[in-house]
Amino acid sequence: MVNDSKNKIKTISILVPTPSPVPYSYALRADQTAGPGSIVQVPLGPRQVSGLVVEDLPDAKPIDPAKLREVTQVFDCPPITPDMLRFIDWVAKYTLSAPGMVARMVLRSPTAFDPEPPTKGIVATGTQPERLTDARRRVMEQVAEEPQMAWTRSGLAHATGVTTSVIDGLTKLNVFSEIEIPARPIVAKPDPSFGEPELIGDQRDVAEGLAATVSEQKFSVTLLEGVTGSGKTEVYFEAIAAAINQGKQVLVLLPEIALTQVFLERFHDRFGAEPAPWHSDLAPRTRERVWRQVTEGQVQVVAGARSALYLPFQNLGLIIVDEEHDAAYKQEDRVFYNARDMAVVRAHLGGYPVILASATPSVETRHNAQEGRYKYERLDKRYADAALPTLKAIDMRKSPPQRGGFISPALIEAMQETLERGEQSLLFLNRRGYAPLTLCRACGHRFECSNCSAWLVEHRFRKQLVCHHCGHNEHVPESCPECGTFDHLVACGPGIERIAEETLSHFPDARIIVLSSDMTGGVKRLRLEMDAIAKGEADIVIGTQLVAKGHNFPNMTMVGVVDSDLGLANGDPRAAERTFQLLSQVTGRAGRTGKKSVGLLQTFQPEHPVMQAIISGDMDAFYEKQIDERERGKMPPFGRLASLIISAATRLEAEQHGRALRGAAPIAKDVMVLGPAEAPIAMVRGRHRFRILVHGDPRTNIQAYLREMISKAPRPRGSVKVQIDVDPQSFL
Ligand SMILES: Nc1ncnc2c1ncn2[C@@H]1O[C@H](COP(=O)(O)OP(=O)(O)OP(=O)(O)O)[C@@H](O)[C@H]1O
Ligand SMILES: [Zn+2]
Repeated sequence: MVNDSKNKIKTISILVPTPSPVPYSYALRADQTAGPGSIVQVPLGPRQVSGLVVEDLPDAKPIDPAKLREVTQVFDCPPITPDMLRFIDWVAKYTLSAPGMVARMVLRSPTAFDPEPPTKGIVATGTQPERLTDARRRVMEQVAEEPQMAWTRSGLAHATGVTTSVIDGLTKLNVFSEIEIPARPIVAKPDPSFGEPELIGDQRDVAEGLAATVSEQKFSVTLLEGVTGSGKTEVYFEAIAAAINQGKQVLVLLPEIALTQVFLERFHDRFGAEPAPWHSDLAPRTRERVWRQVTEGQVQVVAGARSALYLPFQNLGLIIVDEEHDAAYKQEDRVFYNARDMAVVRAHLGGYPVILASATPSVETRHNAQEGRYKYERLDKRYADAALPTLKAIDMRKSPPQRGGFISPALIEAMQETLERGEQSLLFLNRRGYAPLTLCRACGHRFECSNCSAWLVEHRFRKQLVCHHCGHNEHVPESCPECGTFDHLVACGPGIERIAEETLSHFPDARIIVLSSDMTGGVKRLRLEMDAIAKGEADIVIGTQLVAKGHNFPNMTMVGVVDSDLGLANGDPRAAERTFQLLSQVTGRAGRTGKKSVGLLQTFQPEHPVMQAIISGDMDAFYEKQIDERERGKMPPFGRLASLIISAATRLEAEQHGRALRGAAPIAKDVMVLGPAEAPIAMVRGRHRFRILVHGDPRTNIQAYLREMISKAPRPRGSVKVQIDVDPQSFL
């Protein structure tokens, strides 16, 4: 910081939400105090924005503060910790994003930057009123029970069945004095000894290992791999207990909001209090309070979606990434990052352990564990001698469904038997709606989105055709918009609504629940439905991936996968891995309480290595093969990838800029540049898209390479936008 003694103001560096690669300089008045980590409000153009004070760049030239705009306000908020500031910087450099845009993810709760105002309350002074009415007596009796207790006026009035004017009267008589009650904690303190489980066999050893790792309080990564229902959650709770005992804060990352709800309850059973939740569905008021209490260190454990990684913890000592392989950890919007990888970075910078849990780890993580770079803990058996379901493929070529149907006779028979035993079945299909394609039988017209290169998905229940990319929707017309023929529109292929219809035709008396993110009523409704299923209030559950993860349905003994080949069709290099993970997870819902159970996979390619791996249960062989393939193809972790997504209002602009970028690619012997090629989804939300793929050696500094490429290329003009995705998950 540069001091200007004459004006008694100084220059400070502040990250503001702009694409600038460096912080902006502002002037701090003499009556203001702020240093690195302080959160401030500053003018930016005509607006006022939140900013984060950072260290000055080492080579920054001193600027006369008199020439700068002044900081409007310094918030009364604990400063962001130095390791968090380093984290912001690291994420920005790794993802090639502006540091101000990364800081923006931390500063998401502007209303929490100032402390929550205390509530006004009253407390008894010990003075007795001279004259006692009935109402007053009731109040005095209540207060006598706990004379030191602070009440709100309305709280005390309510508890004693009197009006607030009775309380006010007593306050005037000096019976009560007014005080300020500090803001209530959003969650109670978790108690590590509240509901200690009796761990068995391997569970105990693994839990002890994890607790010891946590106690070391230094950076390490542990892969906790365990088959579905082996007690991974139960075991990592012991790591959390160890961290709490050391007075540390803990972050548990979960891939799905729906999972967060279930998790909160389980955590409560173990620790006697819920962790603070964090996800996009939180009420704004709750969000603010969680943010504030995390930064004040009052909240000890947070369970949340990927954005929780950017919460400003004061004293973080452990991060757990549950279902670490899950694609939902990848954010593909503004700052492209994978929360699993960034969690490892954050733990590294802060010097504490991170635990990655999964029944089906990502190939990258599995490889790191096998190579000894990560600690490796395994739970190979299900809890309570529950056996994993017996898995079988149903060859759809040999056992085809009825005309117009999608469920093979073999699967219907299994559902019938399950129903007769009074147990539950789950039919899984990862496709919302009724049918993925609608066409006109007269002229062949297909219903496509006008903004995206995607078919419109029929949602029969809502009587709509919906684009799953941009949300565009229209009414299902009565006649074909192309040829005008009536009654000739046909639905092609199944979505879960259609599977529900077919199921109902076979089992008209069964209690059927359909679960997907389309359901109205949001997270609350979902939670109620899940509870209902767990209590046995449904015979057949039909669902998308929402039901695939993390839930315990004690009476579920049959899982049928309607289309096991679905994920294998696209050109994704991770298709095999993803299908394997999803199908293992789905079938893992069956037989969790020891009943005999079965998983049936409908497939047109039962000999496919992925189907074989799942059915044989030989995970090690599957990973070995996958790792081998990755190594031969120099794919991650044996190579580095980055995508450039070029989009524009017209196809020509996008393509031209893609070519220009390609032309600016530096020559390097360990880097290969592919493209520009039109993206598989060539248009999204009215923007035409091209992709460039940069492929390098494992040791390539891919960021430096990309930076050079971008600086040499012409700046994007007009409607052209370039997005950079380092370590891409999606190639669409
Ligand atoms: N030691 C134990 N004592 C009591 N219950 C246990 C114990 N271990 C596991 N369980 C129970 O077994 C079930 C499965 O455990 P848990 O959910 O922890 O497994 P998981 O490996 O996390 O499963 P998934 O990968 O499917 O999410 C849960 O209902 C859990 O409460
Ligand atoms: Zn669309």
